Amino acid sequence: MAEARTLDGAWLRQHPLPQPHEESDKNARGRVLVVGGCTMVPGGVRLTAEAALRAGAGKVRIATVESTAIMIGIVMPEVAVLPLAPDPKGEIDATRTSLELEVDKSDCLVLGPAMSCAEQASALVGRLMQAVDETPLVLDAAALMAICDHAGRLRERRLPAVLTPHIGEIAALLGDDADAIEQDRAAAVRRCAERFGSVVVLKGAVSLVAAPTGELFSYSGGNVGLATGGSGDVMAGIAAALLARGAAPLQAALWSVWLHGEAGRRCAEAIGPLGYLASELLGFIPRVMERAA
Ligand SMILES: NC(=O)C1=CN([C@@H]2O[C@H](COP(=O)(O)OP(=O)(O)OC[C@H]3O[C@@H](n4cnc5c(N)ncnc54)[C@H](OP(=O)(O)O)[C@@H]3O)[C@@H](O)[C@H]2O)[C@@H](O)CC1
Ligand SMILES: Nc1ncnc2c1ncn2[C@@H]1O[C@H](COP(=O)(O)OP(=O)(O)O)[C@@H](O)[C@H]1O
Repeated sequence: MAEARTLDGAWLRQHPLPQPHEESDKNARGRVLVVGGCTMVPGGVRLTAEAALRAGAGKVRIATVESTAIMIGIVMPEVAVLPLAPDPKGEIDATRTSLELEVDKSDCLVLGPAMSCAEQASALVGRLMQAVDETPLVLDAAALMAICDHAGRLRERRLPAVLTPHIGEIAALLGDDADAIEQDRAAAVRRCAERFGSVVVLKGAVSLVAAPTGELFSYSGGNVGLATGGSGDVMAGIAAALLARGAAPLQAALWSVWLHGEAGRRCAEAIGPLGYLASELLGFIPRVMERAA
């Protein structure tokens, strides 16, 4: 099996991100729809949404549980919120809303951040999978646990989706044991990319990114401070913004891994190597992105 290529500045420079025209309005700069959250983790979608804005998306909307949507709209005046009717468990009810209409008005959908209920994630994924054939897609957290039955549909997509599992999530996706996967992470991420016809980012101290074509990259430029609650939500938002701006799926995945890691390095320098918050990554994204462009 071929070695992983190290993700470095040379690759990034050879694959520059699409830039908006100076005349672009907010719609032309890319519209992201974040679907996620739950009553126990109401703020995770805010991290994803703000990361998308910081990574250059022009317009971001959040669809989340009704009971927390208003609060998020107040603390985050830059986004529109779509309250989704609650079910008795206080999670998103996939059966009573018109999410498909919102998907039609989006250049990228990110599904799953900060969702905790597998049943609800499964219902939403089942429903939205019909609506997102053409829409760039990032699947994260609970949404990943819900796609095992949709591998065929994901493989048929014209544009591969981007999946962002950590070790536990990829174990669930492959129906394998996390310890066994640790023995050969490269083989696992490649198998996952092939099975789901998607670009897969296996997150960790060394992140591995595999494309369905078999390409494999590794990145180890972050730091352990990134192992903190909400950090993955930030990366999912960056990837979504880059897709909405017109980046190809593998390009968006690799740039998001790198921008997230670089923002972590800036946080470590400015705040300290341990104890910076996922939300503190956000403010560094624009400058890191500018320097890399
Ligand atoms: N909870 C919070 O404080 C915050 C959560 N937020 C957001 O909520 C979402 C869920 O995050 P989370 O932290 O609730 O679940 P997470 O650990 O991803 O587990 C998911 C599954 O993976 C499994 N699994 C995990 N690691 C494993 C391993 N090494 N080896 C094997 N298995 C492993 C794990 O198994 P378990 O540990 O339950 O046995 C479980 O089944 C996410 O978007 C996050 O950013 C933030 O927005 C704010 C703060
Ligand atoms: N030891 C580490 N060194 C560098 N980066 C790490 C380390 N541990 C985790 N990360 C990165 O931090 C992020 C954690 O994401 P995730 O596990 O989804 O967290 P959460 O679910 O809390 O958002 C990933 O991008 C991962 O690559």
